[in-house]
Amino acid sequence: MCFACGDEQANGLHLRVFAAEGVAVTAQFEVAAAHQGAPGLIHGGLLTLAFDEVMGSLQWMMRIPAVTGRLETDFLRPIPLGRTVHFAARCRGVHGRKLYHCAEGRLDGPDGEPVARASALFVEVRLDHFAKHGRAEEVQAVLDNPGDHRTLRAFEVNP
Ligand SMILES: CCCCCCCCCC(=O)SCCNC(=O)CCNC(=O)[C@H](O)C(C)(C)COP(=O)(O)OP(=O)(O)OC[C@H]1O[C@@H](n2cnc3c(N)ncnc32)[C@H](O)[C@@H]1OP(=O)(O)O
Repeated sequence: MCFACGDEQANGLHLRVFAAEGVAVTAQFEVAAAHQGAPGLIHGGLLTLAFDEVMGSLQWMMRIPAVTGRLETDFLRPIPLGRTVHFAARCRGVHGRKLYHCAEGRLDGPDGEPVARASALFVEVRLDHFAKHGRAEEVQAVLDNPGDHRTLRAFEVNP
């Protein structure tokens, strides 16, 4: 039921994230009418959400459970509805429990015009962070069907 990647969310971003070379991922999403902020343009908060999800996906590759501590977005160009944003994110470094990530978004293709950049600090947590702070029924649903988590499946790659 994740708003950024869940299929069940009618107006969600439906982000698909793929492993890239190194500790890096790529992703894309089509900006729908439901994602509007200013007339005809993406809502900036939803773009930040997309960055949060894409950079957060790196933790699955690193096998380190972590949550967003800080996230900064640079909005470089307006992004019209109906266009596709292509993301690339990578881990810049790890220091203790702190994971430093960066990402960029480009319009309509991986080599398209750069439209946004972001950097984030994720902080490693114990798995009981989610059980302790999350609502019991959603936590139980994940425990009952761990394979349903899309991001976990996204990194099943063939050598
Ligand atoms: C199993 C399924 C998993 C699915 C995960 C999907 C994740 C998707 C991404 C998200 O959106 S997560 C949701 C949004 N984030 C949160 O809800 C996090 C809420 N904040 C917290 O829970 C705590 O503040 C946090 C765990 C981030 C830190 O609290 P702690 O008490 O564990 O750690 P502490 O405060 O001691 O900080 C550890 C280090 O990080 C640093 N730090 C923490 N927050 C910071 C911050 N905001 N800015 C800069 N540094 C920060 C802190 O200074 C320190 O540095 P040092 O090790 O050098 O001393």
